[in-house]
Amino acid sequence: MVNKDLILTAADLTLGYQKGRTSKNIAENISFHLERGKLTCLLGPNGVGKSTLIKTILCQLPPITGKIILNGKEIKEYGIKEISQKIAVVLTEKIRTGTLTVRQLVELGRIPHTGWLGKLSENDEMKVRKAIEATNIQYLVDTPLSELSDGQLQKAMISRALAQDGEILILDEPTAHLDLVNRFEIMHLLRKISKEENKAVLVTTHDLEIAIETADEFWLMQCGLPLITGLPEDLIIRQQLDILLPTENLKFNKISGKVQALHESKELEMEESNPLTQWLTLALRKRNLLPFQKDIRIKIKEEPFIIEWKNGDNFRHFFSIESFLIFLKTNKE
Ligand SMILES: Nc1ncnc2c1ncn2[C@@H]1O[C@H](COP(=O)(O)OP(=O)(O)OP(=O)(O)O)[C@@H](O)[C@H]1O
Repeated sequence: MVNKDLILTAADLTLGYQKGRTSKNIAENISFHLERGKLTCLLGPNGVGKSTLIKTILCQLPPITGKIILNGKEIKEYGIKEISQKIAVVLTEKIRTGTLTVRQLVELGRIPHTGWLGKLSENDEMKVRKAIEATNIQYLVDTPLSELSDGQLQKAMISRALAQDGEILILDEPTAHLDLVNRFEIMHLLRKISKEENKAVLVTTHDLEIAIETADEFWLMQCGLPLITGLPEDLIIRQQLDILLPTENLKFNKISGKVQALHESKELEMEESNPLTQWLTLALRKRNLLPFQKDIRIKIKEEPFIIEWKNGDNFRHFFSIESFLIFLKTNKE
């Protein structure tokens, strides 16, 4: 069956940098499918080659071996203008040019269609307006870029890329330097754009937890390994996120959804299971207070929050984890 949403594919690419006759290979066995309507997150440790892969997709760097196919045609057969009409990019460098306003920045997104001196047609104006609405930055249109916060600037950059109206939107670390709320907002915005505008959105990120929350597809890169692709939830269950953790001391805990040090894997034995146990376990692990002696029993109640500690006939109740820690510490000494 033909997948109509498939837009960009590659099989067995070798990525790297060529200087004269010598080539420096950065990554091998890179195969992928990028689809419309999906948010795809590219994850991997620093220096593994994520930006190199993006540059290769954008034709700024030829692959050492292999081909990238865009809409059924090898990407190097497209002209630069055609590529910029099809692929919009938001890179990590910040633009804070002079007195350029947000609206003027978004209008720059139309250059691949109008040329540098081109006047905006009604259709161009409509695309600019739609891009501003999609990113919810109407209130910022007349603000100079120099007066924006990092989160607002990132939304303006995404708006410019949307105005470009390519079928593919690529963003290199769009959440770097942003606070937690803005990181969530930007990733949810990108997810919404992929669905509502039916675009293929490819994002490089180090924000594993937010990527798990928002992505339809993961591409995992690790030195010397082929690119691993798939549904984030399947990769979690198969324990494949561990390839992002180059040291053997770290493991992805597929139950809590968090990265954990192996020596910290001791669990708290409870009389009854309770989801809040994970926070008590974390507090105890951090202070090396696990495991307990065999005859000690622990129970947690949620509303009101109570920890019950039982040693034989001896009972104690605590109303916060902190008071429980103080008790354990004093009893230890
Ligand atoms: N122009 C270049 N010439 C030669 N080697 C380069 C060049 N640019 C990057 N590299 C090397 O390619 C490797 C991959 O770099 P790249 O920037 O693609 O990694 P990355 O995964 O994007 O890292 P990060 O998460 O830190 O952004 C690094 O070893 C880097 O030194």
